[in-house]
Amino acid sequence: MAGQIVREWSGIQQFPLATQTKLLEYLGTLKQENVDSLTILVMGKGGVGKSSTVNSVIGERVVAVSAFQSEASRPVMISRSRAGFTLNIVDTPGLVEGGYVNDRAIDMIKSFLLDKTIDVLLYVDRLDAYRVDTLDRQIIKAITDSFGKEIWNRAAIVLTHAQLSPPDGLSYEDFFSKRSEALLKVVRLGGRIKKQDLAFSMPVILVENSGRCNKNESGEKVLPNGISWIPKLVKTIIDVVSNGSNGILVDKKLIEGPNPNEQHKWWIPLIAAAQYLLVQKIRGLIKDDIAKESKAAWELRDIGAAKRKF
Ligand SMILES: Nc1nc2c(ncn2[C@@H]2O[C@H](COP(=O)(O)OP(=O)(O)OP(=O)(O)O)[C@@H](O)[C@H]2O)c(=O)[nH]1
Repeated sequence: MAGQIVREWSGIQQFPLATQTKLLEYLGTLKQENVDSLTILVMGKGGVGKSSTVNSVIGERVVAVSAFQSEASRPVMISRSRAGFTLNIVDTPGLVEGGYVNDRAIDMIKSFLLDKTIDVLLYVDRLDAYRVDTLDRQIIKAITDSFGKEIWNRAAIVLTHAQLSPPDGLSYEDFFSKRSEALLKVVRLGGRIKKQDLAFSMPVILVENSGRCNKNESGEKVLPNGISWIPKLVKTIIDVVSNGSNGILVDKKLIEGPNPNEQHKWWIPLIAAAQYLLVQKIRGLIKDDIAKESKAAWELRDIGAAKRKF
């Protein structure tokens, strides 16, 4: 990452000891696998908690958080290093503007990522939403059209506001699994992905960025299901990296080239030209046929009468 300022990941020290120990253990696992850096792309609608999640993981307030959809319209990359390992997280602007997918934001994200490899995509949404709609599907389609279907092999869904109390009659686990299923379905439909196209089943991770997040006896931030979510998020990211698929290199071809999912569309004009030539040929044959056709005596008589009239 030439030109990028890489600071020491000192924010890790403000995590409770139990969290620090787990994180350092995970970084050790990566080093054993000769992975010394990761680039994580964070995308989703505006106001869902992308920047808050980045701050939570880095352990510092590195990007601005706003209760209103932020005007910050540029991607930013935050890089931190620790024990010879570098973590790069790219925070991005919300993908929706005025009720539509913001194509300008997506183009900007693509250009920003030029010559970088996306190791993991974190697709962020909120747990406390009750439905998915066509806009969700359009966002997934836009991401797929930009980076190719393969990006979903390197993705995890992150659900914020995870300290939610589900509506009466539903357990926390039931609510979580219903919301996860709905979002995974949207990813499959929007990305036109069949289950068998994915190298693994896409993980869904719960996150609570609020300062009011409950803590366990070790001081770690925990969800209502008792899971300490920061180490769980980092562990899931490492699982995604190790799932056998490749990271997504954002090169010039990907940025300027055709939609990676529509690479064979250049056949269309060739097929159209071949069809045109075929139709012309058939027309010619029909004409010849008509010309050669022997006419009945009454037809020849009528033609002769018509000619005499003129
Ligand atoms: N209770 C709770 N609030 C959250 C959580 N995550 C984010 N928020 C709040 O949601 C609001 C939006 O958070 P951001 O992190 O700015 O969201 P964003 O997706 O980066 O927003 P844009 O920059 O507009 O794209 C802020 O008021 C956050 O404090 C969470 O897990 N729990």
